[in-house]
Amino acid sequence: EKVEITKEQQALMKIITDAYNRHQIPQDVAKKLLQDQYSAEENFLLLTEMATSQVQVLVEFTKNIPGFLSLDREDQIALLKGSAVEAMFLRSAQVFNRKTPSGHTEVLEERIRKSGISEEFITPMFNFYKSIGELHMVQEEQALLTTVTILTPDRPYVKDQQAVERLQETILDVLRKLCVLQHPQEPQYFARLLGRLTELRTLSHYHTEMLASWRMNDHKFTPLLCEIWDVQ
Ligand SMILES: CC(C)c1onc(-c2c(Cl)cccc2Cl)c1COc1ccc2cc(-c3cccc(C(=O)O)c3)sc2c1
Repeated sequence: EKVEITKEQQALMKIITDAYNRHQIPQDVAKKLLQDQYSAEENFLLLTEMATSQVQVLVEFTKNIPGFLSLDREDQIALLKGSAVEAMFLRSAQVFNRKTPSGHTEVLEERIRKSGISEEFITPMFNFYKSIGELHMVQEEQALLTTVTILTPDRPYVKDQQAVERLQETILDVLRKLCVLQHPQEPQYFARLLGRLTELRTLSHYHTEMLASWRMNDHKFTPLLCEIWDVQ
């Protein structure tokens, strides 16, 4: 049957995509990736700064998701804490696959590979980046997929899962229609997109171990990262 995005779905998609594009890491912060020290220490410090800035950007973006601020306040926090790592994997994946002339892609890869992360996590991480690149998502799909990730009802400590589920289903419906309209020759594209969410959960578990091994080597995080990742 003919798939069509309604007027209100169009408006919802515009609000979310505009917010996603508006809230980016400040250029002067992102540019630090290009400076020329490449020690494991320096790379870790730079990535910590990037992640901290990214969390701030993520919090601002989330406030623009229609309905999010109407959720229970503690549930809002639980959703942010539960999705931060996954949202940042999606964000850094988009940076990798942007292939911007600014050269962030190469230096970001270099710094991640040499920041004290063990090989067992590096391989699945870069496989994920590659699989995201192969999807060739349009920016609306990137924005909606990040929103679906944030609005995951079964995060730890979420009390009113029903309320989150209702919001997530609204976004999933728009994303499903968008995928059909953007990729008519690939009917299973939406399913492939959702498959990435499963991969994100696995990466999130790996990330917990990455944090533990960094801490074992006495690496320090910022207060914001400690709060959102429940460390220190
Ligand atoms: C604490 C730190 C060592 C850390 O621990 N785990 C991870 C992580 C790693 Cl490795 C990989 C995936 C996810 C996480 Cl969470 C990190 C670094 O996380 C980040 C998070 C977001 C971004 C956005 C960037 C970026 C660059 C240029 C441009 C832009 C842009 O948005 O324009 C964004 S870099 C960057 C680094």
